[in-house]
Amino acid sequence: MITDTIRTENLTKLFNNLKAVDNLTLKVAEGEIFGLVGPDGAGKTTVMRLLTSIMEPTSGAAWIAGKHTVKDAELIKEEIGYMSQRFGLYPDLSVIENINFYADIYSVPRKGRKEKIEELLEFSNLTPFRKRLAGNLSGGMKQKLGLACALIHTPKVLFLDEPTNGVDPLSRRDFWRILYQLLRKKVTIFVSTAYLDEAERCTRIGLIHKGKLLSIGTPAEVKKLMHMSVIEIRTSDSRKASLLLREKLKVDSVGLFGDKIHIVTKNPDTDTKETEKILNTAGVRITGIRTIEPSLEDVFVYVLASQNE
Ligand SMILES: Nc1ncnc2c1ncn2[C@@H]1O[C@H](COP(=O)(O)OP(=O)(O)OP(=O)(O)O)[C@@H](O)[C@H]1O
Repeated sequence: MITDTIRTENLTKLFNNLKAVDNLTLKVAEGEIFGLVGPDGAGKTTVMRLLTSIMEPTSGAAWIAGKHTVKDAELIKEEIGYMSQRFGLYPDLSVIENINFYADIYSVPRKGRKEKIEELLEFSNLTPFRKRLAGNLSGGMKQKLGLACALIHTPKVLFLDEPTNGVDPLSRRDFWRILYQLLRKKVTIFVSTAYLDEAERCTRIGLIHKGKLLSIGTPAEVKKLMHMSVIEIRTSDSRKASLLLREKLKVDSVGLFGDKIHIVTKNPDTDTKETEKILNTAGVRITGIRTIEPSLEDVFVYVLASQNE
């Protein structure tokens, strides 16, 4: 029988009256990289804590590799690696000493440990820095060391809570290249992120807001769920133009992305004409206008805006 590596059923966590996680039901299959995507305070960390048996749910249940997160909590700890947002690295210990420290915590047998550490150093491109103190590593290298530590006991499921938060784009790309290598080894990855370019790299994503799962599917499926088009406009004054369009155009959302304005609409033809009229009348020069496929960012701005109404 094939069991889902991660399964939750109506998982709910209350903090007093606040529903941090609200009836979450989802499945993640072996070898998937599932992204939990949402803004700050959406409930991502709480979901991670529930799935890693650190916290018990108020109601509902979750299973990791068929094991119940409350009843089988001890067994689950052997199956998973967890890199939390405040993953503890010891700044006064070297790279290799940090990994060894986690090997002790996870009771990794002495026999074969050296080889495992070498493999992880190689895998995370940290071999040349093995003797460097963790406190002297760059942000991106610290994250990679955190990942190596979380992998020392060869877990089947890896939980990563916003692993690349505040890390530069090049290091983020490097980090994701490492995650893909793990997928090839059949590790299942559950990652939370607020970066939408990272969400695009997941096999499936779940959009979470105020503890609720708003949509779930491949990034392409989630984009299609919107059933909307996006008009992209470039103008001589994007701030003025976006304010004007927000005021005068009756559409679902007007967003500013750098120097481009994105209008989410069901009627791209009519709204393109209307946009041209509004901006021409106000003396704002249009340098480009076209209808494009919505990006994940468009979907997010749209879905979150409609939730806050
Ligand atoms: N131990 C706690 N006690 C009370 N409230 C909590 C606790 N942990 C989280 N919360 C609240 O639950 C909600 C969800 O928080 P959570 O940390 O899970 O969100 P998040 O999506 O991970 O956000 P962030 O990325 O900012 O950590 C927030 O409103 C938060 O204030």
